[in-house]
Amino acid sequence: MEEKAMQEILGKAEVLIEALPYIQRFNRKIIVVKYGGSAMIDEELKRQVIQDVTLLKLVGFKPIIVHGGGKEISKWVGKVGMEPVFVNGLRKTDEATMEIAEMVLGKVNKSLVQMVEQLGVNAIGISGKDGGLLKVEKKYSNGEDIGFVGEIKEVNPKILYDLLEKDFLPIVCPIGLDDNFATYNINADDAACAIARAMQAEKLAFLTDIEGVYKDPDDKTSLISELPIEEARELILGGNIGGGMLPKLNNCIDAIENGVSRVHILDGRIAHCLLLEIFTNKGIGTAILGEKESKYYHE
Ligand SMILES: Nc1ncnc2c1ncn2[C@@H]1O[C@H](COP(=O)(O)OP(=O)(O)O)[C@@H](O)[C@H]1O
Ligand SMILES: CC(=O)N[C@@H](CCC(=O)OP(=O)(O)O)C(=O)O
Repeated sequence: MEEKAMQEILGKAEVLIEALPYIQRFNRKIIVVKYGGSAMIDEELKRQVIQDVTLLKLVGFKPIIVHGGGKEISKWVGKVGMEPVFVNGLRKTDEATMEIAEMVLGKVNKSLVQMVEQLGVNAIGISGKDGGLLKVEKKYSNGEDIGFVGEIKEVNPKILYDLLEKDFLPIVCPIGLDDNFATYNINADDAACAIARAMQAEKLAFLTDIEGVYKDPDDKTSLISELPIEEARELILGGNIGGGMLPKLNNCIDAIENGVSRVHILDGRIAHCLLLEIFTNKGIGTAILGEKESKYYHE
């Protein structure tokens, strides 16, 4: 064999060996992946995310996908001649919007199931309505009525444990029921965080549209690769975090404080970002660290 070809093959072996400690660490551990943003719109990125999660399943992890679909919902709201309205990052959800959101999220859910099935892994798509998974109460935004938006008050993860036990890959869309069994729209980050907490997941990864958390949102060189929660709180108080990153980072803090071991914000626009984060010792995006964790988490 030519020297160059030999080096190439050895390089591949090295990549697999580098993955070994991570495969051991996460064996049979629950990993919740929040999938949303641009990585959902671009078909090639979508295929790669699904490949990554399927691979995690096949090497012995227990991944759960919690997906959004905000951009797709807005597209369909527009198609019926309505205007999408957001209040502090949450969609104002009247009855008609709720109906569209549920239809669109259901369609997105089954398309993800289909893609996982195509790769030879059994997936089950459910919403928070199934098995009493997500119980909500009506959420207000600073006192403003924003319609059928749900605040999660209880998670019953039995259905997810049962699916994992039977070796299915669960795929969850963020819709829930209140005590009167009315349907509510839930922010997908909130749903992912609540599920990761309830199941004491080993890892919660948010795939989003940006590299990670910036110290200064206007300075693209200020990406933070490791962010202890106390510093995250300071950034929030200092007004450095805005838009959809604010609820996301609050969810990260909440997850770490409530028993999720590792929380990451990853750039869903990077091909195979999940695999790169989990299986290499470089680490990409922003890792949110608990108070006792080493600052040098990736070493
Ligand atoms: N300090 C910051 N670091 C990173 N992103 C920020 C920051 N402040 C505000 N943002 C905004 O938050 C957005 C991410 O939230 P969002 O668009 O809701 O993500 P998703 O749709 O994936 O849930 C970024 O695209 C960015 O515009
Ligand atoms: C209440 C609320 O805002 N619900 C979201 C649910 C989908 C979502 O969160 O999608 P992304 O993660 O892709 O943004 C919405 O209607 O857009």
